[in-house]
Amino acid sequence: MTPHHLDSYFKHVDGLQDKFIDRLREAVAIPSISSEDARRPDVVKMGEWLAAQIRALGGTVELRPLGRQPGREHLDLPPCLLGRLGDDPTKRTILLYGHYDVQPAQKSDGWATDPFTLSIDDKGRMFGRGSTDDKGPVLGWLNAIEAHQKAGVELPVNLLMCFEGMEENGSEGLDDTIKSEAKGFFKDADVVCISDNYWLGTEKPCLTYGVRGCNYYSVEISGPGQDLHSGVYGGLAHEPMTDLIKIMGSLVDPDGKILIKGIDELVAPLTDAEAALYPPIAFTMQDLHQSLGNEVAIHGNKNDALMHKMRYPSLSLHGIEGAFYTPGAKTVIPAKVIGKFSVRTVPNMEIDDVTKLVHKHVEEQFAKLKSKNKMKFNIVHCGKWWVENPNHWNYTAAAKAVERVYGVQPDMTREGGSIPVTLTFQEQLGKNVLLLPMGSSTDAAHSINEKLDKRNYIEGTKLLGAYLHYAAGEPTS
Ligand SMILES: C[C@H](N)C(=O)N[C@@H](Cc1c[nH]cn1)C(=O)O
Ligand SMILES: [Zn+2]
Ligand SMILES: [Zn+2]
Repeated sequence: MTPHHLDSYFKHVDGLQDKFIDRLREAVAIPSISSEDARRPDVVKMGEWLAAQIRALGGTVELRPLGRQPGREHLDLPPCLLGRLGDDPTKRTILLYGHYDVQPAQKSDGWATDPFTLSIDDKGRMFGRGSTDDKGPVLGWLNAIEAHQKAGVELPVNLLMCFEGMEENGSEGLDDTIKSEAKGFFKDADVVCISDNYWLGTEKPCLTYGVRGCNYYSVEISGPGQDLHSGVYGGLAHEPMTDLIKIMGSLVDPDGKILIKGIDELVAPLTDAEAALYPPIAFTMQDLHQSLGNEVAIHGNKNDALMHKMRYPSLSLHGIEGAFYTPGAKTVIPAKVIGKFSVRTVPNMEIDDVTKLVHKHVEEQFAKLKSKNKMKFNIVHCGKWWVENPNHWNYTAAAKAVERVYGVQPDMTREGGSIPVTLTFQEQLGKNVLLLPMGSSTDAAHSINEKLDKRNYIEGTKLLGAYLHYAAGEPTS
């Protein structure tokens, strides 16, 4: 590979950008929300659309059924897309992972534009659900393949692809496929590359060598046989919502401190060597405030903020099913409410140890209430944290690609979010896993007005393609 070849590839990426944006527009228009039963056909449609795109680029694709969704047996899990492009035994093989499902979104949540219509403003911000998480990055790989083909530049590696449709729901069903195919479909993979997280700020790219885990729970409180009139029955009955609010309020304090006994003891102590990793990272409190959308940071300095994102656990309260939440003043006592919360876990927290402590805490808190209602504690899904060795050629290749495209050395980060399969790939395939993000800290993944900047999409496509060349091990002077 000569610089000339990469230059030609880059030029074709620039020339094809309108087509690449149209590709993203088509993808965003399919509301592939994995957590909503009614949207399951759209998730399947999205997998089929992606398969057709890959086949049109010359790849072979299988949409592998994953069976019924555990606990919701009336639903089929969306298929896992297993794709391949290239079969040259003299080339390295890179396994790409991404997801084609998205978080829920409704215009009424507060979106400025329709979430499933890609809307581009005069700053080049491309708004739409899934634009940054994770449709833009997944399409970045397809764009890279297409720009190579149009430039007449041979792909320097074989590609394996694993794109799933349940990532936003704990990657249900995927672990078994990875285990059973570790010596089958995945056997040729030399390394794994995933583009599904974000830079720390808006200017400097990063390589990511860890994610936090996510243990997701629900607490169901029920009692009255039906919803009640609060004037007629208020003060006469134990109210499920009152019980639930007490329990939810006992989990975490407003400073983010987890109030469950024993959790802190599970966290790996901070060593001097690790503490020294945070100060050199290019990140400011201003970056944080910009991505938060307001000055609501808990921690007053950059290093504490970084550590609480990357290496300490957190507990977040997500919502209450069954609660009265629409505008107006309905005087109802809800008969059954389900509170949802999750713990982001870090080394050395084991899934089952955390669950035992959380369950015990919830039972104790409920017992203290002496309520006549019923309480049910449920595990919704759990995925463990992952940390990788960044001193591997996979990371060196990505760092060179960042330098080539962006002219800077990337920061080395750990992601606060979770990608459950990172650990499964590492353990089952025994291969190095790299996270190579495309989007920036202001993209608002999972939030209203999610976006991907045109610059990140197009330069990110260049980055993914350049990474393949450096990962191929070719001379790159
Ligand atoms: C970082 C990645 N793009 C992402 O958003 N992951 C989700 C995955 C998830 C959902 N439930 C549990 N894990 C996340 O971190 O919330
Ligand atoms: Zn994602
Ligand atoms: Zn996500």
